[in-house]
Amino acid sequence: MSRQTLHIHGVTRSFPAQGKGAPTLALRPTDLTVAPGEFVAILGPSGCGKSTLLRIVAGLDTPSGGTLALDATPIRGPGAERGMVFQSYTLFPWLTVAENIAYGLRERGLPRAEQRAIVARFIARTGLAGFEDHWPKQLSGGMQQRCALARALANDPEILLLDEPFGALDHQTRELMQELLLEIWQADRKTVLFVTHDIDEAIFLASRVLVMSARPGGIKSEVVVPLPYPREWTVKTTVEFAALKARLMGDIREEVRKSIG
Ligand SMILES: Nc1ncnc2c1ncn2[C@@H]1O[C@H](COP(=O)(O)OP(=O)(O)OP(=O)(O)O)[C@@H](O)[C@H]1O
Repeated sequence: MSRQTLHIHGVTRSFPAQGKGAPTLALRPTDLTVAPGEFVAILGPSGCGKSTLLRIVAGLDTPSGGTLALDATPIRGPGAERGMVFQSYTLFPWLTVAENIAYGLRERGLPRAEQRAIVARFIARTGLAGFEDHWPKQLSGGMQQRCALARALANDPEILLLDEPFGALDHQTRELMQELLLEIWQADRKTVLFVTHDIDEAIFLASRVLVMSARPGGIKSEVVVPLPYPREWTVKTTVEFAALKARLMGDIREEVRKSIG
């Protein structure tokens, strides 16, 4: 069960100039607090700094200013308590499905029997039974992302950082993946930060949706999603869902327009 609160204070990120160009201010001072067990979706126009923010929380990038902490412990690099899943398929091609899922467990030196038990549990939870010995290239896109999710979850992180994890999938597969993730989150209630371009996906999954402004990005607005859990796909057809969608669409359209000048 997640226990630590994520504190982001005044975090900024500026990328150095390339050649004669000016430096890119990707993220203006950003404050965000995420309580244990929250599911926070982040929406915003392309290039507004969503991935930058997520990578900083993951410890894969360093902020130019500001501080991040889990409770009182500063975040200064990657850590096992934060698991990340990216949009593009990032499985190790030289490892089988089971070996990919076991990767972090093996790195941490868990006994083989324990590794096998954990892998079996996440194979079952992500519907990959029968594919344990397949290579990533033998899997469909949806299966590869299920494996990436299983690999992240197997390490039992407190916080899951998901950067458009379903962005490359077809519509039907994407909807099934949303339901799978929701089912897992409803059972485990891990803290989730989820970057997406898809407003329906954000509302369906999240307990809170943040909208980022056009670059330099910052948090422009936030909407607490009052739809009760457990949620079924049919919630997407409700009046409440449509009202939330209309509000978020208004906010995002304004930012997209700014971002394309
Ligand atoms: N390593 C880097 N070096 C230079 N500029 C970068 C780097 N990474 C990101 N940027 C710039 O920072 C800005 C924010 O990028 P980021 O990838 O965080 O946006 P995003 O909101 O995730 O975009 P998208 O929705 O298109 O994935 C962009 O202008 C991008 O060009």
